Amino acid sequence: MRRLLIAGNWKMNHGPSQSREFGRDLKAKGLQDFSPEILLCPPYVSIQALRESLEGTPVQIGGQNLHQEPKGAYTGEISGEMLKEAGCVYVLIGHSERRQYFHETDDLVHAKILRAHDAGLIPVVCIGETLEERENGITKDVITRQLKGALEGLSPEIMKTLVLAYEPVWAIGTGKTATAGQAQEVHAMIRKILKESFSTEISENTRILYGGSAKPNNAEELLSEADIDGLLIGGASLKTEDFYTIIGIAHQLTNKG
Ligand SMILES: O=C[C@H](O)COP(=O)(O)O
Repeated sequence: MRRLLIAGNWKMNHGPSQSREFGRDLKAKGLQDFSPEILLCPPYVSIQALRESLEGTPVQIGGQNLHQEPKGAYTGEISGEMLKEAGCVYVLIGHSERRQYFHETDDLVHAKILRAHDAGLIPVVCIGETLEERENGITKDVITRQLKGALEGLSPEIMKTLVLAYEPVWAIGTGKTATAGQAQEVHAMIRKILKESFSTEISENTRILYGGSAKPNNAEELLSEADIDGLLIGGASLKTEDFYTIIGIAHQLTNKG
């Protein structure tokens, strides 16, 4: 049974005071009885404020990135161990903005997954094609390459906890959501690749989130698809009301698998 995961990626938004305010507002709405797993990934400097303001709630905190080494002379970088110590449970890896602006490759994504695991964090590995790639009909090739590059050789132990997020680059922050059907098609393809590369068990148990202009008005349709096990939400996770509404929708739909 795959438990739905509703995750917010705040990207470079919400400093400590705004994060604290968000946390207080969300806590005040009451989250205890919700069935989906809830995750928020704030900027590093806001982790503590958000974590403290959500104390006593089931909301988990994640990092947006980590360095592939455990420590050392890497100015401006953050290690998995530091995220863990700060209270993070998850970490995003290979988000398309990291791939696009910071030239992260599939090999680097693979190294970061290993590092996250060693640091005791659960990786949320992001993959997805660009508009050009989709229009050229190579979505399947791109997804296959990204999956193999990131996951090949990973132990079943890592694969058992790892989460995938399919985020078509053309749908991120553009207001253009992939239709539920388009998303489902790629999610089913990812599950097939997991089965061929690992096992039926891993394919059936791995959670695959959808990300890209997910909002309160399309969450139900997306989450109703058989292979969509949650959402990785950017813009709509910045507003307490929108994020809370989406968690409520996921709660109504419960688990998959
Ligand atoms: O990580 C989140 C995604 O990039 C989606 O962002 P968005 O919901 O603003 O399109």
